[in-house]
Amino acid sequence: MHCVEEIKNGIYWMGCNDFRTEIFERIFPIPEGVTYNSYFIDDEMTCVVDAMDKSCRDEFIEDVEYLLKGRKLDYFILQHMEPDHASSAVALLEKHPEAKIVAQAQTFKLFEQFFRKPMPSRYVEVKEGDQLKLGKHVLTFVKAPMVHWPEVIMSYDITDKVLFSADAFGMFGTVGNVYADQVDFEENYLDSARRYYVNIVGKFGPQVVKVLQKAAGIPIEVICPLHGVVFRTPETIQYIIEKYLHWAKYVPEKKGVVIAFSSIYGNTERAACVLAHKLSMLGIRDVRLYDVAKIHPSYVTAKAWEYSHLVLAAPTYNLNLFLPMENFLHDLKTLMFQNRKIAVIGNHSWASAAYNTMVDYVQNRFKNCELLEPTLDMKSSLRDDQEGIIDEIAKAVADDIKAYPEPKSLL
Ligand SMILES: Cc1cc2nc3c(=O)[nH]c(=O)nc-3n(C[C@H](O)[C@H](O)[C@H](O)COP(=O)(O)O)c2cc1C
Repeated sequence: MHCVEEIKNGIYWMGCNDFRTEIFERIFPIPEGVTYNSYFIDDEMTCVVDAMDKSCRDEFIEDVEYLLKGRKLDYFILQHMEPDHASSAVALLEKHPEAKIVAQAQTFKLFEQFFRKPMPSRYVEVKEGDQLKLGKHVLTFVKAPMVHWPEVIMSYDITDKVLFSADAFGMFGTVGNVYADQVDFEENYLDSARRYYVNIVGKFGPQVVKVLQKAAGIPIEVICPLHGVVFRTPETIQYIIEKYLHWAKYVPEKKGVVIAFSSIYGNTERAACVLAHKLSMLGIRDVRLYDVAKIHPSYVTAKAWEYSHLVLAAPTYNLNLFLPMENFLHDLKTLMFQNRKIAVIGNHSWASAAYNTMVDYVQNRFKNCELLEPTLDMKSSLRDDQEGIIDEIAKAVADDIKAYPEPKSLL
């Protein structure tokens, strides 16, 4: 069996759906699975661009052998050493001892660290701008440091204007179709592409912007990422690049508010829900409520990236911020979340800590974020005579959302 498709003039997609892995990188739940893409170039010289996770090793080898049709493999390009793309590489390289390994110098070091199988006589070290001639196809290399590993290179087929973009433009989720133009991308893949970006690459916005600037200078007819669908039409390519510009520049895609809360006994939750309803009554669309103890933070961080405003509401726990909220805020900080206005509601019964910690994240630990006044530190539950404060918070958030500029294209 094989599962391959010709993308363009001897360039083939090989894709494997992984439905078995429950938690990607042992941290991100992937109820819809994930794909590992690899690419094959059939020319005077044969070439494989990246391998797959070891969970797809058999499928990967089977597809490569099908496309080789008994020929020898000349080149294997390792765009970065992350195991979800490299852990089946050794099996391929052992099967094809004649194949040269094309990568940056640092990739070879990491390859040896991970696999403890040095193969120096087979290394072809490349740097940005170097060319690899396969016959009709000529590849050049574009450095993409920290997108999202230090030694990432992307490969660009000058002949057919195909960009092999490594993990950039990838997504969670499995695929039935190969191309973005064959699916309802916005409906079925946008959320998982954003969640993948924010949590895997989100910290490295400036580095992503640099790569997008380089990409703007070259004609691109196809983008081949290592996860998810391939982009081959001008519309889908522009669409995903436009999304990446928003995500990498930390510019919200939509006006609206994410209310992230956690609650032990339900009182902070009640305040969050009352606030949500008041915002709705004030005409705010897209009021998104997330219990960060229940919804994995990777989903909520992605939603925080999408929307213009954020509200945090959480209680004190053992003289600290309740851990699910601390975890969520720690994630946001690590991912370099920035450029938002944020309202805060704390809760405590005898000694407050949650409120100050959340305010500290907004004012001191996040980059370029502003605290929306007024704020509230509840005592156990919201008294009827305190409802006015929730009204004031709702009005402040609603006014700020209404005054926020309409999102526009960044292309
Ligand atoms: C294990 C535990 C530790 C707590 N630690 C504190 C604390 O250090 N300071 C405090 O004021 N309240 C503390 N609380 C109480 C809650 O923060 C407080 O009752 C809050 O009002 C609960 O809000 P909720 O109904 O949204 O869960 C603790 C509660 C529990 C269960």
